[in-house]
Amino acid sequence: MAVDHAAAEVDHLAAERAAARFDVEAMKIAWAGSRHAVDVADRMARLVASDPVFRKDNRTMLSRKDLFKDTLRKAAHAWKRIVELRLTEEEASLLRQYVDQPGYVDLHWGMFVPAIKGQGTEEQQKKWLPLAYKFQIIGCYAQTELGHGSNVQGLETTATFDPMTDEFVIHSPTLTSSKWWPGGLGKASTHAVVYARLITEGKDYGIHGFIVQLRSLEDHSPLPGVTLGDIGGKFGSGAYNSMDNGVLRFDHVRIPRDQMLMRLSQVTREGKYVQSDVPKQLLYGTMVYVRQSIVADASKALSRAVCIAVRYSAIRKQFGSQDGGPETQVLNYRTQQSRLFPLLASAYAFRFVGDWLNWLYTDVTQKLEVKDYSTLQEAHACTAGLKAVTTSATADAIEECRKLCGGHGYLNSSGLPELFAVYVPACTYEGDNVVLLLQVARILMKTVSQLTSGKQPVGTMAYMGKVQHLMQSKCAVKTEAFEARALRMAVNCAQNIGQASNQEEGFYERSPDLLEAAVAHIQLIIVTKFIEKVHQDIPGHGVKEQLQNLCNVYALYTLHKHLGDFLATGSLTPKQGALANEQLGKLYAQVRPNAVALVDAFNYTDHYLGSVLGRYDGNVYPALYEEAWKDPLNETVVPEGYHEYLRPLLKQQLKLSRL
Ligand SMILES: Cc1cc2nc3c(=O)[nH]c(=O)nc-3n(C[C@H](O)[C@H](O)[C@H](O)COP(=O)(O)OP(=O)(O)OC[C@H]3O[C@@H](n4cnc5c(N)ncnc54)[C@H](O)[C@@H]3O)c2cc1C
Repeated sequence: MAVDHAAAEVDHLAAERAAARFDVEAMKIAWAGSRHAVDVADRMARLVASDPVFRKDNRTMLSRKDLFKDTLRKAAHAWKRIVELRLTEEEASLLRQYVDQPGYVDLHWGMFVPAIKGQGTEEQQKKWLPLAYKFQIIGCYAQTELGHGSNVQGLETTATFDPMTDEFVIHSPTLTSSKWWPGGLGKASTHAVVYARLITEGKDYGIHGFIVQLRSLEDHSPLPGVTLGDIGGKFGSGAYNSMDNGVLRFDHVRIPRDQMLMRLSQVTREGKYVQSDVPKQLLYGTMVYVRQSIVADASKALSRAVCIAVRYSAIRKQFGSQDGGPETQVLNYRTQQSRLFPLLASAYAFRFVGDWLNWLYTDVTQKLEVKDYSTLQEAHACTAGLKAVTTSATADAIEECRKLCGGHGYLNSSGLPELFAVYVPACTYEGDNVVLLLQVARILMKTVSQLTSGKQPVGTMAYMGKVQHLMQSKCAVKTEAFEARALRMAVNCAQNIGQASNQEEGFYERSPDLLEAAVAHIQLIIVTKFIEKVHQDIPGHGVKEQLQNLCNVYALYTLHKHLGDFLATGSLTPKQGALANEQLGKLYAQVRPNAVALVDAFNYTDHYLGSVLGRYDGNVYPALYEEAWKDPLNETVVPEGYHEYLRPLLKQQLKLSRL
């Protein structure tokens, strides 16, 4: 169906862009982190957008088989381009991001390679990493089983050492021990890091990682004793169905002893289990790395959804005219602003806390190298907590953006259903968010219990050292109120647990409150890092002011949403709560003229956004109209099935009917 493209040359959002009170180019730098980061991301995004192989507008209409084949094709083409253009690691990873289709490569680079780097000895790294880097093997990360995920210690797969042959025997003793979920396992991977119970000399030493070959490198068929396949279709159309999450069973599969990942512990030729002098906490380093990348992804997904919703809200008009004059842009409705602008502010907040986590990861890594483990536990707690809070907020926010786009938001062509379906499992993988927050709560309780012994908390927990002051003071509406709320919630929990007959029972009983205390602590971190960001020197006309506004929106909105906590802990008075809400309304009015420019600063191509509602030029209606005709249902005017099912119905004799 032809559509008049002349209109598409007009920028329907030009007036919005002209109204912005800041330098968008400078904001792009603030968002991306540097001029270099803007340039390289821009180059990679355009490279992907201009290549027909990376087309994705038909993805939700493909069958599962075709979608999977399309994913293989894109991954192979991306690799070809990476090699041909001699892209750097940074460029290659951005290119993969902009291809924007979940696939085995995500797990290969994101989990398999880091697991070997983190848990393999130098020799093992020398042997396996070059193979992985050149894609001579494809790896996945096989931890979760049908019967156990969160409780890693409950995994059932066994790796029993056989001293006669110097091998481990990998076995799945029960149905529930089948590996279940690993991405890339179902159809693509040749190898896996498999987590199994290590048994040697008749003793179970708990869960350890092993490199196991699964498929032939000649014809890709499963090796003897290996049963594997895909676990089936998942939520949504397109979306995560491009990924071959897999099932895997072992029937006494033998691997050489040196394929146990031996950095932290080894099994000797004689079968002795030996702990190395490398501390176990090193494992936390890998987790910090993986989770910081999940926080960075949260800001990407959230900013995409917000970009779509803001641009469309500026185009969409409803009501407001009694006499046939122009209707009101829905972006001007106060309710639309109060739902959308906090999400815009959250996108920026998560971006900056993600940058900080990236710094933290580097800091932790450097400290580990000189055997300084002092901040590791705290770093682990805040990455786990930030993963949980940012992914949950992002999943909710994408759905809110769908609603903010009204009916059209429900169309696949809006990009929002697929974005949502792809994104929501982030709340579950790499640690269920509730389980992670309870881990944070445990560390909070430990910190509270140590306060009286004079042990000073470090890093993001340092504020707890001000316990005397924070437990007593009346707070102004600023960071101190967030500190008082978080600390008082943690102290309340600790006191309640203290009254229980035993600590574990108390923790179990109080876990819903502990969850909220952990969230309060993490929200404090996000607010603090945003404030630290806006205190930096940020160049560009009006950029700092805009970020200051968004920071205030994030803080006051969080306060407003959790006012009950602030009041119940006496961290704020009801009057202060009401004033904060007043202030929030005024801030929204300041964000309004800048909203479109603030999402332009994300610098997303139309290809990456993948949304007719979020198009840069705002030419939404012709695009929606055109998109509808591409649906396979419209390939024929009269639908298939008419002759079998519609015509006989329509032509039935009235006498057969009792109506
Ligand atoms: C899309 C996707 C991709 C994945 N990719 C991989 C992969 O590549 N490799 C891999 O090994 N795994 C992978 N997984 C598995 C994933 O890591 C697990 O699903 C995840 O860790 C959650 O574990 P679970 O499924 O056992 O959930 P469960 O722990 O069974 O969760 C069920 C419910 O119980 C609650 N719960 C559990 N324990 C507690 C507790 N102690 N206290 C209070 N509540 C609790 C949870 O909050 C949740 O509400 C993937 C999963 C998904 C969805």
